[in-house]
Amino acid sequence: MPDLRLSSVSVAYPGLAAPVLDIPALDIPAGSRIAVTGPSGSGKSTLVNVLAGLVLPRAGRVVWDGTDIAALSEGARDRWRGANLGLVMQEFHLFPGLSALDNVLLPARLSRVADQAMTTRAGTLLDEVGLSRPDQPVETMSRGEMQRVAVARAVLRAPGIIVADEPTASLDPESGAAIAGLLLALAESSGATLIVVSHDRRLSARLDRVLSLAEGAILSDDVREGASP
Ligand SMILES: Nc1ncnc2c1ncn2[C@@H]1O[C@H](COP(=O)(O)OP(=O)(O)OP(=O)(O)O)[C@@H](O)[C@H]1O
Repeated sequence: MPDLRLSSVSVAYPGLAAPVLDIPALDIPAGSRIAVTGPSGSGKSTLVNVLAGLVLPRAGRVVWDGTDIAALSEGARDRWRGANLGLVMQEFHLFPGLSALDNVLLPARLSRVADQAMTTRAGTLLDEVGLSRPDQPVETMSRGEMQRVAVARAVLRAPGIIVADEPTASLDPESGAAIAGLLLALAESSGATLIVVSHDRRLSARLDRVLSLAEGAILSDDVREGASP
């Protein structure tokens, strides 16, 4: 399972004087379960996009298990992401016209790694996230249902890293707690590193470490007593 080490990471956008993210150093040992919190605009999504290789820092290193993903070619970064990362983004990036099941399987099919066992697992995951109609086209689903499809898709290949940006935002408290529990259980069973952006205090209370951002910087980094490193 991969360790993460960020060093001297800075993200800036044209026209903005200050960087939107400025992280001198951050280590996340493999298997950590970490919440990222902070007010709107503090850089949470930028941080997870950098960790996922979707946004490149203007300076610094983003090293997962010895590989600086910021230095990879775009194709190599895409392959690294497919093999290692389960992503649940704020926009779910589901494909209209395809069923829930086909959406869950699509990335694995595009990477030519989908087999019968994976199809069976996709059905089981949809059941676990509380969706009983795997054949339902995603464009007919509520936002909360789409969010659950996105979670099932992210964890299909049992990735070593799960990154979720507000994975419970569209859900009622009960469904949110169920999805949080599922993410935690899946991360625990596979030993995956789990990084969750959330305003949901009940969700961050279930994680081992809470990183708070403010204005693109780390304001506090609290490891809970008794949490494994
Ligand atoms: N493509 C972009 N171009 C210019 N500025 C950007 C871009 N993307 C993000 N920003 C700015 O970067 C800052 C951090 O944004 P980010 O989305 O990371 O915050 P956040 O903490 O995730 O906020 P929220 O909780 O509202 O989702 C914001 O000030 C935002 O306006």
